[in-house]
Amino acid sequence: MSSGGSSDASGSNGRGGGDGESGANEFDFAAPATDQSFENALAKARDCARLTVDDATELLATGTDREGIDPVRKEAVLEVADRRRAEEVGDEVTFVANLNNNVTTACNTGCLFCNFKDTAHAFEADSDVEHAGFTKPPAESRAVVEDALDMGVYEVCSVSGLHPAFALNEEHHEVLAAHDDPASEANYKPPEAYATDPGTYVEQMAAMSVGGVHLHSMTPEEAYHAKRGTDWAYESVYRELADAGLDSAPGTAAEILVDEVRDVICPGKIRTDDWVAAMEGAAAAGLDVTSTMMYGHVETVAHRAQHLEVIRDLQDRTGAITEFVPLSFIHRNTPLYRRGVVDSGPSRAEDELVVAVARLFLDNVDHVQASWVKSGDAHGLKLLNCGADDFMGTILSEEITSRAGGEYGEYRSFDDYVEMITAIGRTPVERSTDYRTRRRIDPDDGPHGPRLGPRADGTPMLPDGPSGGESGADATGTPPADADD
Ligand SMILES: C[S@@+](CC[C@H](N)C(=O)[O-])C[C@H]1O[C@@H](n2cnc3c(N)ncnc32)[C@H](O)[C@@H]1O
Ligand SMILES: Nc1c(NC[C@H](O)[C@H](O)[C@H](O)CO)[nH]c(=O)[nH]c1=O
Ligand SMILES: N[C@@H](Cc1ccc(O)cc1)C(=O)O
Ligand code: SF4
Repeated sequence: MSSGGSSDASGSNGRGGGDGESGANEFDFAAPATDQSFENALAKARDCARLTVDDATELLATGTDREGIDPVRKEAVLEVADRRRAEEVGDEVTFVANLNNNVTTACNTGCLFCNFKDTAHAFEADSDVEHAGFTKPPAESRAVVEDALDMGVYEVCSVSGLHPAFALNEEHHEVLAAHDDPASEANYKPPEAYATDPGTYVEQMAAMSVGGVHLHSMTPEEAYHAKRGTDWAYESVYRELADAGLDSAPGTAAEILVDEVRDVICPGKIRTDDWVAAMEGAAAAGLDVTSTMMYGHVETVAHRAQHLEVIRDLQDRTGAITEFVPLSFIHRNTPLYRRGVVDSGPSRAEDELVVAVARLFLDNVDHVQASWVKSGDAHGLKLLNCGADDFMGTILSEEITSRAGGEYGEYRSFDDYVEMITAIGRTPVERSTDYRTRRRIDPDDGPHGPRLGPRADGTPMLPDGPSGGESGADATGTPPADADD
């Protein structure tokens, strides 16, 4: 990174510089100097004063006055953030009984950090291109959610590729088909062109919203896709989706909310203003939203600080953000890495500082998530001592991180959660998606299972299954061939 260089901080910025086809990282410069000093910024954080972008830059860089992450200064930032976490939300660590059900991997947007997608052309009925992707028709989505409800799950998180045959509803299909050249003008091809029809977004929402489950879906990028080629407002699109069963929207597709970074890593995606407009539309439609930042690729610490300001401003206006989720960039199988634009993801020190500074800067967002998917168990637990208070969910199935080269599995049981959280001296708490319903878990009262789901009675989710473990398990809980449990 721009402040990288110490062994603790092999660094996200200032890495790369390879000779790949898309060229070297253009943000390959030292941490930009600010008008603030590290010590002042830390003092403001201690005093609970609202931090500026310059303050956040200083804290993320452990001072722009020196190269690399300073381990002593880093510990000071983490300590202030951990204390703030304890004051604001106490010692509880929450998690949710959820399932990822991603509908399709077909996508032509071409984000250079993403290995989740498969080029949509390969999905066409007359294509003989081999691919490992999938499209689930609405009935299949419903069956997956039904099975999960039986296990006690109460949240389904669904994020998908921008399949060219996806439309909001039948009217949207007609508008898209009326273009002179729908494929090039509106990224649209009719469902008949594909081996599997994904149905409409409304049909997918209705299919997944079954049995009282909370449906968390439709990122700003997906909402844009659901209104492309029209002048519909985000609010009306989200209202229609909510009428079909959508309960809240994931704030992914945020990446880094600074357009000069988006121009490099996701030129095909909506710009920052549009992302914010989509989130405001979701909030105006009465939905809760989450917020994310995918960091540790080409951006500088100053970009991270600017991103945090976009989120804080959005929350000041809407109050709709339930949590902030730092998404540590998984580099291994991605075009950014393969083309030599970056040579790693962020260091652990950077992960810790991002969590800590998010806790300190986002004074209006209650919850900061640590991700075992991105970081594994040990480092995920460490992040819970740097300002985070939520440890994600059971998820049962993971495709984004695993396809990018992540190696921490796809499932954590309630027993895993209780063991890990009590091991760091904190209180395990089962939560609803919106955090409003919470159940403290007595560690001595095992075995543990979800109780907040419509069909949950405390039975462990996969009674005979493996723990997710660092070695991983697949969506059905089947251990990998070399697992020993
Ligand atoms: C894969 S997309 C799916 C939803 C939709 N296509 C979109 O872009 O909003 C969801 C999010 O996954 C995250 N993601 C993708 N690839 C990643 C990677 N290699 N490392 C970390 N996060 C990644 C990005 O933040 C992205 O916005
Ligand atoms: N951080 C990751 C998540 N987080 C999503 C949450 O588990 C949950 O859906 C949200 O908190 C709303 O309650 N999900 C992933 O699949 N991968 C992550 O890295
Ligand atoms: N699915 C996203 C993470 C995510 C999903 C939903 C959220 O609300 C927040 C984060 C990923 O793995 O990268
Ligand atoms: S991040 Fe989303 S929009 Fe971008 S390529 Fe991946 S699936 Fe498509």
